[in-house]
Amino acid sequence: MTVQVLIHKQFEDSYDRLDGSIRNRVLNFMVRLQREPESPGLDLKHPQGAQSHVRTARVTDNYRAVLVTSGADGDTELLSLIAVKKHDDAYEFASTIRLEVNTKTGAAELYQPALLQAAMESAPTTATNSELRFLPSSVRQLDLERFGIAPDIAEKLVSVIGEKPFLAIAGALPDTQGSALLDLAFGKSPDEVWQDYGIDNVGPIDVDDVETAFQRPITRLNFTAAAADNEDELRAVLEGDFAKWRVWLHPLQRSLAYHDGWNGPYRVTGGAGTGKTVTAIHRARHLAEGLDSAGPSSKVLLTTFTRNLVRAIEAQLVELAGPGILGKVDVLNVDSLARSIVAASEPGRVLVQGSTIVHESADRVLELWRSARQSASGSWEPEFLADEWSLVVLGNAIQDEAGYLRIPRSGRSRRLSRPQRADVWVAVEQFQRLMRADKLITFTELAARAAAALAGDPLLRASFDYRHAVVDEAQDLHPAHWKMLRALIEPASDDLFIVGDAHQRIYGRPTPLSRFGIETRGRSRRLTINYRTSREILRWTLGVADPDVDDLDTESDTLQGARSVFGGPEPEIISFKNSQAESAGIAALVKSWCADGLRASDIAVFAYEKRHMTELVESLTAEGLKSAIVGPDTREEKLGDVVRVMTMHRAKGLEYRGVVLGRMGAADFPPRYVKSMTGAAKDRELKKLRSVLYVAGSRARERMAIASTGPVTGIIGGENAGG
Ligand SMILES: Nc1ncnc2c1ncn2[C@@H]1O[C@H](COP(=O)(O)OP(=O)(O)OP(=O)(O)O)[C@@H](O)[C@H]1O
Repeated sequence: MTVQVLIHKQFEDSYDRLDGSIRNRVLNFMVRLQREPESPGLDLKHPQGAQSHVRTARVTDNYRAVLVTSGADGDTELLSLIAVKKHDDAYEFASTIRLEVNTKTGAAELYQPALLQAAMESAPTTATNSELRFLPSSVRQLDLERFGIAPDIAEKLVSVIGEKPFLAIAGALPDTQGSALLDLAFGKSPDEVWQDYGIDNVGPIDVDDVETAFQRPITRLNFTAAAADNEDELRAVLEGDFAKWRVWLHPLQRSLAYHDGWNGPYRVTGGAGTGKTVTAIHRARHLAEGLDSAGPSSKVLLTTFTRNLVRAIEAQLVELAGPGILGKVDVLNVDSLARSIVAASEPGRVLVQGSTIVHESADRVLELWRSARQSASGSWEPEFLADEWSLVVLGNAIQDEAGYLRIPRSGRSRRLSRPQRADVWVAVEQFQRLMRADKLITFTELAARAAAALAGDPLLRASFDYRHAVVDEAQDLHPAHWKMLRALIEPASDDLFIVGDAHQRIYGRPTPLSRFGIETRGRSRRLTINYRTSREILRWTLGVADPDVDDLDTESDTLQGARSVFGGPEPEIISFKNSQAESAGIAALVKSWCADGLRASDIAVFAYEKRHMTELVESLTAEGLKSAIVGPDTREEKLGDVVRVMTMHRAKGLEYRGVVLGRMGAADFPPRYVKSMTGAAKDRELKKLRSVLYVAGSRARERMAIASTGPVTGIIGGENAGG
């Protein structure tokens, strides 16, 4: 008889609580269990009084493992590790757990009946002034029973009052029942949940047949193979920084990442922290594994907007799939990709080598627009011309006046007559001449050139040979990027997998994918479970998020149904008389968080404007805290154990246990340049500021503080704003 060791989802919590020396013994125990299951030293036995599936085994003289057996799969016995505890605690725990087969879904599930009973008994069912029934009225008892929740429990759940008692029951329910209940409570329809869990074709369910239940994919959402057969590999599985996301994907994340055969591009949206990047990384791995049939040199492109996130994503991909994966997946920033496509052609290489690449919002670029508009006869605002060039000309890869006169200017609010268009083109041409004379090229122009080069040269596309692209941070991509990606990846099944969140758009403009030949109708899903942020911080971020955003295509998106998987302290508001006192107050707070056990590297301080960075660092230094400013080229993950200080823009994609949003007083935020604006431009900028705040606040996992000089800015909404 051989043994396959599985790990139950809750095992990691018990492993994390063990000392280093015991952990080593646990790893050694797991290897022995796999290799020599009959060794008497393991002392594998059924403890008296426990359910028949339960076992304990010896890890050391003082520690025992608690396991469940699911019988044999052929001549292999499946043994699942549930916990490792001190000897007596292990026996006590072993007598409280039960393994059952769900009557409706067929999943093998673990739970502690006494805990469930206690949570049920203490949950109130009479509404008060402040607390109401937690489940939405649209969810009926039968909807809960459909997922195997027992009728008496379902009956109680539909009338439980208040969030805490409800979550206590959800947490004590057998595994898959608890998560299905939460999905329903936070707004998913029963059909959606059923589909997410992939429970089609369950077949007849025999509740005594645990062996068959363990073969069902739904069981493997909570019991997974250790996928390692020596101690080092096991340690990597259990102690890797990203262990949880590597192993325990939500069924919806899993079904998106591991699906085969979508008939075109797929789009995934979801608020901050809902595991979009994690899903994208799993997807890239899965697509890479299926590449063999696509030709010997075919690759997967995994691309993202923010330059300094690329290395971190690459490291996660390697952690998930091993270093060999980089032979099949290129992880690239979308602008670097544009640069290499342009440089792959002879004239392009000369252009790239001889030019400085700048952002289209750079001061020098605006200066050139001011000068270029003189050559037109109308009195065009430089900002209007800059947008027209970027969104219409580059966004449609237009090369000449005829092309510009023909193109429908979709998405532009101001109408232009034909003579007006011809006049704008005069300014555009002059601008382009001035840019060449200055040896400047913008990132967007580079992407547009890459798109045009690919469209005109099939061999260029073939030389890159990307069969699939996975696109992260899609909300910030420019139309020219989409044109380039569309031209780079030949339309085919599973060609593009796109993830993003328009609430976090802090660079681009709404860019409906379908306008760029990327049709995702009928192929899109929204992630709602927030794995990063506590419930309290999530509530705050939902208060500042812009409710009026797109779904990366032509419909609107929502954060409805967002839910976090854990709770913590409320965000704090700390206000001071002047900015020195505010800086000192922030430093004192950071110090107190360190005293509570957070490492310096677990903490970040953000402010909107660059000019505040140095003073924040100085105040941290005065408190004896080491810190570093994160700039555009900083490898953040390499900074070591220091407090991170950065602008809110720079915080995109990162996460910390504690976050301080500094300089949030009405005098500092919105910044002066926005206060001096008017009309539509100001509205647009304020919208962007909300997104920046949403991005910044949603970086916090457990603790958050909003620091201000004077009262907190009025732009912060949310229940907790203002104290
Ligand atoms: N299934 C999961 N189980 C546990 N943790 C997860 C899971 N999925 C994601 N996470 C964790 O949640 C956090 C957020 O994930 P990720 O960065 O993928 O979210 P995101 O949606 O891309 O966020 P953002 O849009 O804010 O950048 C990370 O710490 C990640 O490891």
